[in-house]
Amino acid sequence: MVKVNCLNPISKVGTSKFTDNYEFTDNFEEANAVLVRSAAMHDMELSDNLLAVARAGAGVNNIPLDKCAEKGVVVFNTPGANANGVKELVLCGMLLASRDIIGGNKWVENNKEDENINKTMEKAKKNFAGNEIMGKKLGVIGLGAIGSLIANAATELGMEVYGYDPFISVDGAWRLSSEVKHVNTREEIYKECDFITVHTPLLDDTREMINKDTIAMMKDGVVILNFARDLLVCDDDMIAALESGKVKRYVTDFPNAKIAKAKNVIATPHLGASTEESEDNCAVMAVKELKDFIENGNIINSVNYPKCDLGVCDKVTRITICHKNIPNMIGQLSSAVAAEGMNISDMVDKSRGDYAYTIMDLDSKATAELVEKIEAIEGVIKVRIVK
Ligand SMILES: NC(=O)c1ccc[n+]([C@@H]2O[C@H](COP(=O)([O-])OP(=O)(O)OC[C@H]3O[C@@H](n4cnc5c(N)ncnc54)[C@H](O)[C@@H]3O)[C@@H](O)[C@H]2O)c1
Ligand SMILES: O=C(O)[C@H](O)COP(=O)(O)O
Repeated sequence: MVKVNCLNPISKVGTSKFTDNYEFTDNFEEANAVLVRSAAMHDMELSDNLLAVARAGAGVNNIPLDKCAEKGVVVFNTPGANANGVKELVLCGMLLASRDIIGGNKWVENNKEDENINKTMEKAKKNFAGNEIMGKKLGVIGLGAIGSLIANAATELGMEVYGYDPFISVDGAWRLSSEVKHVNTREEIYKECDFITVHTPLLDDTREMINKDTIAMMKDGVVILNFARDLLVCDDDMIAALESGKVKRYVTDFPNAKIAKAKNVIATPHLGASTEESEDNCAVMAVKELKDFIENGNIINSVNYPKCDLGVCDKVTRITICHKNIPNMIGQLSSAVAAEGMNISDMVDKSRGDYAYTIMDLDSKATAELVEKIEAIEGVIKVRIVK
């Protein structure tokens, strides 16, 4: 029985796809597979039972990817599965920043007992007038699953869109509307745009990319949207820019104690992916990835191990090996198999950074001796008999 632990509530549309060979446990230590959303895993002890973690979502900064890789724990995420949910909220954020919809709505709430509200509102409404987004310039930093959807949608709304992503994937580039102006530096976005939205992962080189120096390059009255991660923006610098009016509005899905009370902030409580559709999509994709890994040893959409897929095993045995990406590993693995008098009928080995992964299909049943031999090879991290 494969034991699955959910560290966050995960949509039943996904979890119901587990078959009778799987059972849920509340005990992280005994789990073979973990499903997680934003729960912080950095301080958690990883037991030897753990084979895989699937993040039902995009951002993996809550998961210790290297620590997992060192223990042979494969971490997955669900690229694009919640992108539309975030796109819609970002479009909403742009509109909320352009027109005082929130102020107007509060006014109605405060005056709801006024019998003549239908008349008094006609005088009050001048206080909530705003601007339209059509014709304005939007800069999108990070043109992945979310950024590209926003860029395309904004062109449809009549905005002039600038996109920046030095690492854009081929698929990402194909997805992008030809209306989007591709720029080669973030500075062009900072200088030109009325709205700037960030959609990169939180990495060393993106941490606090919005700070006093970059804000200084921007237009007066710029609107900044952050639906990616709080630490992409320097809080103190943002608060100063909001105070001075340099930044007209900061729309964020990641408020903290400082930002929540700052002037001209429009904040939501990390709601980007909190739609029924996104939660279902992420859960279904995460469970599919876990099942394919547990049942076939295949790795698809991992963020710490390479993509490695040998389909469904139709041979007698399948063994998988998580190992260090070092010379002569394949030679040693095949020698170990040969020494046991066995034949490899199919094999794939892929590497990613310091780590690599091998799937081997054999014509005869794997023995405990073979597993021991492979485990003894220097650089081998985890050996698993899948079939
Ligand atoms: N608010 C929410 O609920 C919510 C939901 C989903 C994702 N997110 C956040 O949004 C981020 C993006 O999600 P996604 O699904 O679009 O991911 P993605 O991996 O599809 O896209 C990220 C893009 O950022 C680009 N990038 C990386 N470093 C960059 C840099 N220095 N400058 C410019 N571009 C850079 C990558 O090339 C990639 O195209 C996630 O990492 C996550 O932190 C938030
Ligand atoms: O990175 C993500 O996918 C989002 O931040 C969503 O996080 P959540 O699943 O905790 O809502």
